[in-house]
Amino acid sequence: MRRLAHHPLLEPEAELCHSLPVLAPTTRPVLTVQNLAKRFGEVVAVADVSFAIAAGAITGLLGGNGAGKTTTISMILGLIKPSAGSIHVLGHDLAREAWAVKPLMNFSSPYVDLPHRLTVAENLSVFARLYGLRRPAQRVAELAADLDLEGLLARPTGRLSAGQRTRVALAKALINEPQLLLLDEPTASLDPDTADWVRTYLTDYQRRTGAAILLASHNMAEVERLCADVVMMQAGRIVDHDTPAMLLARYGRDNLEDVFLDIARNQRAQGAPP
Ligand SMILES: Nc1ncnc2c1ncn2[C@@H]1O[C@H](COP(=O)(O)OP(=O)(O)OP(=O)(O)O)[C@@H](O)[C@H]1O
Repeated sequence: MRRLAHHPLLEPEAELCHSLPVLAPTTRPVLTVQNLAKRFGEVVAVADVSFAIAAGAITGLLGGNGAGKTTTISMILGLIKPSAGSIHVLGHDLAREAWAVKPLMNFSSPYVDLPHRLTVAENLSVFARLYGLRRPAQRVAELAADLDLEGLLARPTGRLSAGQRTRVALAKALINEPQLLLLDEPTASLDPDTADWVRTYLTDYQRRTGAAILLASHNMAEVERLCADVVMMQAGRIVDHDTPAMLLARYGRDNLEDVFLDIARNQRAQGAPP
């Protein structure tokens, strides 16, 4: 992977994340997705999807099974080539400058496993080196302390519980202190107390670093708590996009779960995108 000189963790004099200032949300888009589309043969997985996420904001990506969330995230990660449209991260076009974009982002998904036979420390060290960090051991130790992984570092990753694996996946996702973080079900398999702790951690991380986060979740209470705005997808298209408060008001509901059900049952609100 080519190095990106201006990423803070890649600089020789880099200060690790504890020293980064708290940043207020700004309007500077970290991620801009324009007219994104993906076809798999006859299947239109994603059609004409456009949205942006500002620095310091968390956007929820919601939709029922098969709505196109994973395909959208996979295109943003550069794992799947779009059929049409563009993706820019901090002004870099993913299609033409992937080498500049990839060090700026990271992801976690319960559906992507880390190698089972490697210990937690080995797995995190591999990713620290892949991202070209100057002080990989220091970063692994810092994340282990932050995410309460110190007792697990010497354990083979495949022998961890689902909840422990979720925390390791989160550590891997934060290893390069990404400015764009893509999270698929980040609290799946966590007990309520640990899930709550992870949500607080993510909010602190986003405030401290000014990172933009795209969060795909089926947990509506989580989305309501964390997200500044919510993109609702259905059959590959955005069917609504607004703040949680505006969505609740528009659909006349008092929780996002009911808004989600209205959308799933095609009871589109007045003023929602066509
Ligand atoms: N590789 C593929 N080949 C063919 N069709 C695909 C492929 N990947 C996804 N699809 C189809 O694209 C559509 C969107 O799938 P996607 O996985 O993006 O949905 P999702 O919103 O993530 O759903 P879920 O919540 O069930 O994970 C579905 O109809 C799916 O069957």
